[in-house]
Amino acid sequence: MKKLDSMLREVKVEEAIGKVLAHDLTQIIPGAFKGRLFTKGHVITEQDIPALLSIGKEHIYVIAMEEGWLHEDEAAIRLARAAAGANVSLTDPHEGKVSLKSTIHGLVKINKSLVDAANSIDQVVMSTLKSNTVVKQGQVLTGTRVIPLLVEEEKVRQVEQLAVLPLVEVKPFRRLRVGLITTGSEVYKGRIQDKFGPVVREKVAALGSEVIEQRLTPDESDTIVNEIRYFLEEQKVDLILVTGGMSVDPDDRTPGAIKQAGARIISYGTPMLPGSMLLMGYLGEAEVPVMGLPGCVMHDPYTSFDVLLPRICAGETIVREDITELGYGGLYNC
Ligand SMILES: Nc1nc2c(c(=O)[nH]1)N[C@H]1C(S)=C(S)[C@@H](COP(=O)(O)OP(=O)(O)OC[C@H]3O[C@@H](n4cnc5c(N)ncnc54)[C@H](O)[C@@H]3O)O[C@H]1N2
Ligand code: MOO
Repeated sequence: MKKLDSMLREVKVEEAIGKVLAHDLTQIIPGAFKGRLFTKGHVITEQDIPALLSIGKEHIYVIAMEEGWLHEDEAAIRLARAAAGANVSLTDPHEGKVSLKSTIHGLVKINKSLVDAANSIDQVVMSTLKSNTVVKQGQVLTGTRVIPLLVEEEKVRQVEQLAVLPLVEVKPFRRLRVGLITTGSEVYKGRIQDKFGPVVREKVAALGSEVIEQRLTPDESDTIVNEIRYFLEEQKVDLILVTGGMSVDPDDRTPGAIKQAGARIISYGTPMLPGSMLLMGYLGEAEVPVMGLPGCVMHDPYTSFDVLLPRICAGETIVREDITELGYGGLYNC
């Protein structure tokens, strides 16, 4: 406040255009209205002059912006511009805050170390979603602001300089053709009705991809391997999903069959609950992603499958570290 006080100037309202109002101004119309006509920080325009005169203000206090200082709105705009990458739009400032919004349905990527570096600068605020969140078109991804009404331009410049890469961007989803193999002799022989197919189809469709075909197999390794080869070699799908048979019973053949089909296994098992029995791998020269989906995917709304599928649909390759990181904060339901 000390700095702000030293920048106060009294000016005639006609000379206040483009200047920053130093305090709230109240309007009282007896019996009809009492409230703020203008708030502190408002930048006075020509249109404001009659209103100011009508409440009896011929002189007002404005902030004489010194060289090297920025109004909060301008600071917020510059922070937002520095942060924004592909498929991100900016709102106008509102009460000192600018929002970054997604222009598409996609996967948001936040550069955490650069966002941390920005927020380590005193009075800078960059509040983001978590990386790899699925976002809708128009969804707010990040809010930027500074804490005081006026801020040293140098702080904003530091953020602009550190933003060598986008801090916030959105990756579009690709349209993948997905092959679905449902294992389980009880399903294959018609003893129970398949509940996996509809759930997986819906999750895939929600990300703009399509299950092109579902094939049922009994709990037999060779049959599962043949179905994997069918999707890989004949259908040339972009992703293969194999459901059921993922745990430790003698009849659980799925992980063994995926290995037998020649997959490069990234991980069998994830440290997320639910979804701990998921398998992630890649098949063939084309490195087609293959996933073994455990029973919980059928009934739990959010499992390791729901974390990894959007990333695969956005064209990312899953590595072992991505699996390791699922454990921290990955306890949802067990
Ligand atoms: N001893 C252990 N048991 C289990 C473990 C473990 O680590 N050690 N993990 C548990 C976890 S976690 C999960 S998840 C499940 C994994 O189950 P599976 O993927 O092996 O599923 P299945 O055994 O094949 O089936 C379980 C259950 O769901 C029914 N099912 C399977 N597919 C379908 C389908 N397409 N439609 C309808 N219903 C289906 C199946 O008949 C079984 O009743 O394992 C835990 N156990
Ligand atoms: O794969 Mo189970 O994975 O945690 O319910």
